[in-house]
Amino acid sequence: MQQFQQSVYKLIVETSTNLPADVREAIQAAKAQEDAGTRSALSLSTIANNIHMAECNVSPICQDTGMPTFIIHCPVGANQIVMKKQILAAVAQATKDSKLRTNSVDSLTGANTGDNLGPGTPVVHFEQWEKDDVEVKLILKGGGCENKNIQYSLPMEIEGLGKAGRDLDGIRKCILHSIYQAQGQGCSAGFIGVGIGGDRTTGYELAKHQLFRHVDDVNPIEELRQLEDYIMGNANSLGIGTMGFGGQVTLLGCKVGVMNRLPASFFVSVAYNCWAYRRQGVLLDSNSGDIKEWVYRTGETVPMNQQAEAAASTEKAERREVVLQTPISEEQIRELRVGDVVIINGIMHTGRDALHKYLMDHDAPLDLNGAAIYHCGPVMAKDANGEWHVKAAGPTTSIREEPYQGDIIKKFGIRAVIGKGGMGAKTLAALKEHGGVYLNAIGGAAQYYAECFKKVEGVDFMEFGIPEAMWHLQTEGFAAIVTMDSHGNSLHAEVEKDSFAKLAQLKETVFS
Ligand SMILES: O=C(O)C[C@H](O)C(=O)O
Ligand code: SF4
Repeated sequence: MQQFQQSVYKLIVETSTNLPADVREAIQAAKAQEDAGTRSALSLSTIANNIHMAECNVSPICQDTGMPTFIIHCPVGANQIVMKKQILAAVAQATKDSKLRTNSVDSLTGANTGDNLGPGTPVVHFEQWEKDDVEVKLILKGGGCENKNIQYSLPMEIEGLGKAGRDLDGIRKCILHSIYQAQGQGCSAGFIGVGIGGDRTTGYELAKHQLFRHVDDVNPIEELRQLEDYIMGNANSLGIGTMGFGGQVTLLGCKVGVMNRLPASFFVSVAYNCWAYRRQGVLLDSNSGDIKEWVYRTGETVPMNQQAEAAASTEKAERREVVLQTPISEEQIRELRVGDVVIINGIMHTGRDALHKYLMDHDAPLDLNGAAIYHCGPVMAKDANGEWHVKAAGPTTSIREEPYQGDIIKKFGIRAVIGKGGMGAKTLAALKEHGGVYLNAIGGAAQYYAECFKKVEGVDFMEFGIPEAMWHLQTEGFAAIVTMDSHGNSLHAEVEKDSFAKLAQLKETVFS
């Protein structure tokens, strides 16, 4: 198996940079369903464009390259110890080459290992099979959508849907609720894998395994086929839309699996995957380790570029665009309203979990009056001259900063907070009081945004690790949508309220 390590490396690069054909087709179908000119349609063109850029640049589709999870099937006698070592080496190499972000963090100290290796990372599962070849499958599922996974324990009362019993209709309610509770925070429109039964651990595992199914396959179990069809036919009525902007398409795929349970337990586990549904696999010759075939049709058979260009040109005319240069004044902010598209030029600072916690009781390393803070943990690369370059830089889920954001806006005079998924009431009140705005960027569009960062002016807090450091970035043409303004309006609050009302309409029993 001389080529095994190299083949795993190729698999990692392909998975991170080239979205497979079945996922692309689902995104194209969503694009066709959305009304032209809406925020969701605009976001889907940016997403399509980003998929195309990632393929061309051979760079991560999304900066969060997730928890690398490998499932290996090998013939009896294959040396799993050697294979595991080579998988770890391939992961470290792909990280060094900026195909994966440094994503392995010590849970007690916060230290980033820098090579994606550490206790529990990556995840590697082996299973023997009776074939001669070796199959290696990989999923790169990011943290934002992982945070939206949810597990239900039946029977229970589900908000909006009432009693959910230990039957198919109870399961139906769990699944609908799981989509509702994710809102746009897991970068909708998403794909869900559902595991019925098992214990808490195997239930989630089963759910995640469903994400390895092909988007267009048909469930061999008749009840589950009906359930999947029902969910696909009804989830979009929630109106959450791309990134939670409201729209026709909220769900791109639903796959349900079942296993036995204990008499006392009845779990329904849901693994929520963002649109950046990165999973691929290879079949390897077990003598040479060479790739014989890809498990999922590779991306280039479904080009994304024409779609993106055509859509962008029709939509441009229909939205109000405001160009802002940092530092931004209160007056400029007060003019903005939910729905406006803002283009930012000038310096932008990244900051996420570690920085927000730090700033609560420390000074900032530089003047943040009028500043734009970007919730982002980029993939960065240093060139031979020691200069940093942004390789992938989409937004991260902002709600995690809710406990801090309002105070920090006021303490430092920040005017624009950029992220995704929206923020809560405390931040909304601070935006109103101080004169600030929340801008929703398109989650996962890491290549699209990386191109807006023309120069890295500096970095603070490298001790937090690359994703958590505060990067100071010279920015040109960074586009995002105002979803929370300084007048107390929040698109997120509205969509959540509307989708809850729509969820409640699906209360009636369907499977009896
Ligand atoms: O960690 C990130 O960069 C993003 C994360 O996957 C998120 O969706 O919040
Ligand atoms: S930022 Fe969005 S697209 Fe990227 S991993 Fe997180 S949820 Fe997925």
